[in-house]
Amino acid sequence: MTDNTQIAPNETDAATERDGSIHVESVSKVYDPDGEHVVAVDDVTLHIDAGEFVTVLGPSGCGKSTLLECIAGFTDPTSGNVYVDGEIIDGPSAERGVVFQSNRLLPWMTIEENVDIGPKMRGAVEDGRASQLLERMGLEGTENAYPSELSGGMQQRAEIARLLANDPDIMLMDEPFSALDALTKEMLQEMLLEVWDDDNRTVLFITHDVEEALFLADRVLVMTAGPGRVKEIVDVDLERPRDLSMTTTEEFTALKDRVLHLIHEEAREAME
Ligand SMILES: Nc1ncnc2c1ncn2[C@@H]1O[C@H](COP(=O)(O)OP(=O)(O)OP(=O)(O)O)[C@@H](O)[C@H]1O
Repeated sequence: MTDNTQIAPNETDAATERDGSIHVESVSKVYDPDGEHVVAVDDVTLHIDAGEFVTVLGPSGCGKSTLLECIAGFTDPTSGNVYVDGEIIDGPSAERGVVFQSNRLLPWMTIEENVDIGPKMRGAVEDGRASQLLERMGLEGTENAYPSELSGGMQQRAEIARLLANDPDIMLMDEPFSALDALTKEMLQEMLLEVWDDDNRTVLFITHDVEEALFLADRVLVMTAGPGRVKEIVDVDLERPRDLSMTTTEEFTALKDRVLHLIHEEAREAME
């Protein structure tokens, strides 16, 4: 276990040198619906190096999505700041792509048109680029389909292709695979790791699934039950590249036991 100090970024194929470091400095977020004063995130400080893959686990309602929204720039922290590559953020940006549990594909557009939305807004559509990205996500031939004609897993892959079309340095993923069946989820986890391995983007990935958190991450941030604070940050020193067979190894099982212990401890404390 470590505290929240930084560690070296992944040392996989560094063909593409990218920016994308995230620094969360003493961020708190208080919601005040009808004077209720809900502290969603409480004084979180966290540094993520460019190219690092960090997953976030914690009890329901502990502020994981709120933390991600602060980093995405969708909401302002009540206090504290989020820095990307040393600059305070002041709103959303194409450099920070976001994927949610339910995709935001526009149902009246074809898959290709959906993937091209970002480039089109920037006036930078490249012929064939959407097809390339779709092929990369195993979706060749779906260009002219509409989102409703694709399965849930295919829609999430198209959503990731759409995000990649903006070439963001940072991918913020809020339970992107949690609505999918187990096999589809595993396939997407491996696909995401391949994309990450190739591109060196920074990933912050929220999940409720301990195995998913460990399989993907360089580090796992475990949050406390609300108000959300950093409970512990667990280093995942497992070899890369990874495939799902490693989830049965002793090393993986030991890490899983440690993280489950932290989560159960938190759940018990929250109930007392
Ligand atoms: N826009 C909002 N207005 C008021 N309260 C909010 C708002 N968004 C979140 N909250 C509250 O803040 C707390 C943290 O919510 P958040 O969605 O960030 O948690 P979470 O850990 O992502 O939950 P889950 O795992 O269930 O998705 C909860 O008490 C929630 O009700």
